[in-house]
Amino acid sequence: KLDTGVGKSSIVWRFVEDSFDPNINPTIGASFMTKTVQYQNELHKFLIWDTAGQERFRALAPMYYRGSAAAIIVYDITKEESFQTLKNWVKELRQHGPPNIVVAIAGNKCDLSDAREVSEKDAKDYADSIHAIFVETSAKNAININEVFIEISECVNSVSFIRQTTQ
Ligand SMILES: Nc1nc2c(ncn2[C@@H]2O[C@H](COP(=O)(O)OP(=O)(O)OP(=O)(O)O)[C@@H](O)[C@H]2O)c(=O)[nH]1
Repeated sequence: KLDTGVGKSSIVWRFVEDSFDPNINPTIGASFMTKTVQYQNELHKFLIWDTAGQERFRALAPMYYRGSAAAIIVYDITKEESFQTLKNWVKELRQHGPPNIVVAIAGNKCDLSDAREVSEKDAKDYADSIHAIFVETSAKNAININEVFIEISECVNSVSFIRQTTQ
């Protein structure tokens, strides 16, 4: 149950609907949403699986990340243990995920910095060490939510570009 409640659904909800529900329910299984954004004269279409954090759904995760171009792994900056859980997800993705999957790490709930347990520098250093995108986000206050998706789409496009040119 360690990574439940870190704010995965809230991040997706903020991105797709630009709203925030403080009483949002835990995700059961997974939910699917899409969003198209215009960015520098290009349309970027995101097909998003929001997976459940509760341990009882853990075995389902591979179904969702297997065919994915990118994964956002979310922890809660006010819960050190959620950062440890994140490291396990990184290992799992490296072992069982698609080889070129773009990984982004989001330290969510940065509006609660008074209760911070994970330093931004430690998290950034870790993200750099695994070549992941890193941002601190707040789904509540709409901080860095669009930015993380845009950064991902830039990386995914450059990965597919490299793939095409090396084939
Ligand atoms: N203060 C604050 N609370 C947040 C933020 N994002 C989410 N929350 C709250 O944290 C709780 C859990 O949010 P969810 O979006 O359901 O988290 P989740 O990771 O999808 O949870 P599971 O579906 O159980 O894995 C809710 O009460 C949210 O309102 C944020 O940026 N700031």
